[in-house]
Amino acid sequence: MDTLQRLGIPLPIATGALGLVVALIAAMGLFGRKNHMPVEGRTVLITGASEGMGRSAAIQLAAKGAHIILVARNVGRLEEALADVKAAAASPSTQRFTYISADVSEHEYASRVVAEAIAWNGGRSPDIVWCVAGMSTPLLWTDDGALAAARRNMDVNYFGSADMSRAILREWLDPANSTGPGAEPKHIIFTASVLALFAIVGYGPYTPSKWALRGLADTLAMEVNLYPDNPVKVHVVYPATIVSPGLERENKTKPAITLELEKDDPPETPDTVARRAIAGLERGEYFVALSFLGNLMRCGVMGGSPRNNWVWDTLVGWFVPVIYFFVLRIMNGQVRGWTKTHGHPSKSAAKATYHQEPLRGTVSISRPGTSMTSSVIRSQRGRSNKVTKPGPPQRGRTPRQVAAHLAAHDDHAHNHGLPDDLKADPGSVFDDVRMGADDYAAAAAAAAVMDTDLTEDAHGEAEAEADMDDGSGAGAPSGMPHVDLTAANILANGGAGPPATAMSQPVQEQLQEMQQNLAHAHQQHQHSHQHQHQQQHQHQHQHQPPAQMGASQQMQPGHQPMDQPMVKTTEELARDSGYGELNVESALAKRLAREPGQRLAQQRRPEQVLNLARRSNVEALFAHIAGEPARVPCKNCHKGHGPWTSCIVVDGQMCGSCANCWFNASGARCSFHETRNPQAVPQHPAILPATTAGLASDPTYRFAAPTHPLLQSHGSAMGGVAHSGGLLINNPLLQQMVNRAMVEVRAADKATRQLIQIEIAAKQLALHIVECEEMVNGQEQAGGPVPGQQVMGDDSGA
Ligand SMILES: NC(=O)C1=CN([C@@H]2O[C@H](COP(=O)(O)OP(=O)(O)OC[C@H]3O[C@@H](n4cnc5c(N)ncnc54)[C@H](OP(=O)(O)O)[C@@H]3O)[C@@H](O)[C@H]2O)C=CC1
Ligand SMILES: CCCCCCCCCCCCCCCC(=O)[C@@H](N)CO
Repeated sequence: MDTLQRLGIPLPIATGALGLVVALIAAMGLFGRKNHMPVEGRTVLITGASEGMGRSAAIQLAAKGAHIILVARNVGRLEEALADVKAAAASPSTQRFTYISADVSEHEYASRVVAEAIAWNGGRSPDIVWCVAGMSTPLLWTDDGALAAARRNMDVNYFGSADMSRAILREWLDPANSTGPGAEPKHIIFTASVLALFAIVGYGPYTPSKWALRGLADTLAMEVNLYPDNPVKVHVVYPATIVSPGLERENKTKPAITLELEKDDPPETPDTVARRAIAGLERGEYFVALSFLGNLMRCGVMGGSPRNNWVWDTLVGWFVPVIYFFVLRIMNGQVRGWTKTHGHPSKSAAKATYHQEPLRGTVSISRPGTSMTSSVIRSQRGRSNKVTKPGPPQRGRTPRQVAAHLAAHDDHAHNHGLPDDLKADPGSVFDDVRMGADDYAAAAAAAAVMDTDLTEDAHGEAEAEADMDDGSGAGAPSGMPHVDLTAANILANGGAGPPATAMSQPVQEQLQEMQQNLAHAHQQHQHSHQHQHQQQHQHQHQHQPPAQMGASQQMQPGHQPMDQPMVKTTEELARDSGYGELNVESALAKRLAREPGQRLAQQRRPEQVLNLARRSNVEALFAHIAGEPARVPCKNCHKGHGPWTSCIVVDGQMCGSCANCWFNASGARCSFHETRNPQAVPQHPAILPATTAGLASDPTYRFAAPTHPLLQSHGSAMGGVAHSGGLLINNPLLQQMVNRAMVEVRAADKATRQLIQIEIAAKQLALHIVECEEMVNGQEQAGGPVPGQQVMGDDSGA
């Protein structure tokens, strides 16, 4: 009192101020923490519960004592998730769990699902329904396919949840199911995204579907007040970036600028996101944001929506525009800057990517790594970053070519689980993007059969039946042997070939054995090859994937690289690698195109058609051909991800990522970002082409590199011992590669399509080695320069 009087503050004002503070604290929920969503003994139905956040939520709610009904399409993954959920149960003897397979994008799927859930639950409807199932197809709005993608996103994200909410509300709000106003309320929970609070470029097809959920939720939050005897609470959860299988999928179509803008948004694991969401629901929040930033965004858009806390949300809401003033300036600056440095955004890149989405779901999938319990790990294991897809009709292989290829490999369809309905009617897979053309559908279906990436990614926009009962058996990509042809690459254009006499004994033996194996394999598959050759002759002038190159072109005399002029630019080598008709648009691509190429691009899955309509993918291809092998492969390459067989970097380019990770994903997930140190392999000068071994760090030299490495004579860096023998084959890296190839060739199942891949790839390796040997021998006899050795001193790089 004394103090107040001395300060001259009248008592009523002081009391008022104190009251306000108490009210504020109370309003902030610091007193009396009640659990507004108890789940113990209650039944929770979760859509999208087999993976990502939905799965984590199911596990956590099971641990809190809930009975759980999981909903998703793929039965195999539902069963895995169910096992994980069961394992997490607080009281395994009393809690019950089940799953229902359903596609939430199917018209009025929800009434069936709710009916099945009620039947399973002894005639009682679930008490809590959480709509998590969702997808995202980020594209620029003017990209091809963006509108179809938008419809698909709307069907899954909005209508999938809208339908479910309606089906369950018709149960809950039925007068026959009145519980009285005092009863524990039911909960309908929608899952939106922070993008429904703050939109950024590149999510045009997705963001509106999540904003739509807000509109519906606001409507329902008012509408449920019509039914006081049937208390229902509505909620919307707003996650930011979740490191989930879904994120990995969406990153395949994500524009580079989008990746750039969201890279500072800290990604969270599905477990963390689910935990925070559940905590918010237990606090009784209507809009549940999961982070500080998310809460700022939430408070920035409240409009006429119910507040979690009127005082707090309003105060924060006043402040948020100040942040946005700066955030928008910065972001728009970034966007403008992007075009300045990268040029006009490619408009065509997306077409291929989106139209393939529904297709992916129609091939059976296999899931390696099923023992992993973390969905994050699972996603990394089970779904690669590989971004190879059947091309659109106009680019790469035409539909007819692919269909022809399928005909040539008819047996593969049987071996690789193309669903019967798809075999019978391939066109059906395109129903939901309204792709009429039979040949394209058939072709794309054919490509899907050949494409193990698609197989493993099949989960995408699936027709549930197609995915079902697939287990995790045949075609498991991580188990699929493939020969790393890095050595062949190097030998093809950048290194020296050893005479057989100089080979170390084990390698020699291995090579012999390999040749025998290959000869054997070749006999076995001669028939199909002949067939294939016929097909290919018809399309020889078109873009061919490298596999066919290996099988046909390279085996024809006169087409061998060695017969061609020795100095090849990156662009020429790209063509030699089987990539025709490239749009060289970006500055980086233009520059790399002119540089001397160092290797052929060898695809891990030779039959796949890469989307080279996307400009950054052309950059990746060129970088792969022109760059240097990383000292240690990035994690993705190490795991066998990415389109090409080796981890290649170009100093100071592609934001430090490797070429594989730059492809389609613009390097977002390249582990080189962790080390910021994607170094090439100067410790292996023998296998590095002369032009780059010494001068990699000096771009001017690289541009000026005068001759093909194979033609250059040896330099001081080789210590003058530039003897052809042992130069390469004693190199441990090369030995390791050959060893690995041998192991993989041995392990291959000869009856499968995978053998053909291996056969082709390994033959290329053998071809390159033999060709280099022959050339080295020939040149030595003629007193010519020895390949793989350097003209210029290379003190600078090694
Ligand atoms: N990942 C992210 O960065 C963000 C995601 N979100 C949203 O959060 C939610 C969860 O995302 P995330 O953890 O990434 O999930 P995932 O994409 O990893 O998993 C999606 C789940 O939904 C199921 N699903 C997908 N499509 C359908 C369909 N048509 N019918 C039935 N089930 C389907 C999937 O199973 P199956 O394929 O077998 O059907 C799977 O169980 C989604 O709504 C997403 O939009 C929000 C913000 C960020
Ligand atoms: C006051 C506000 C400050 C604003 C800062 C903005 C920072 C940008 C965050 C962008 C995050 C994008 C997450 C996308 C999540 C998602 O839904 C997709 N992955 C689709 O699945």
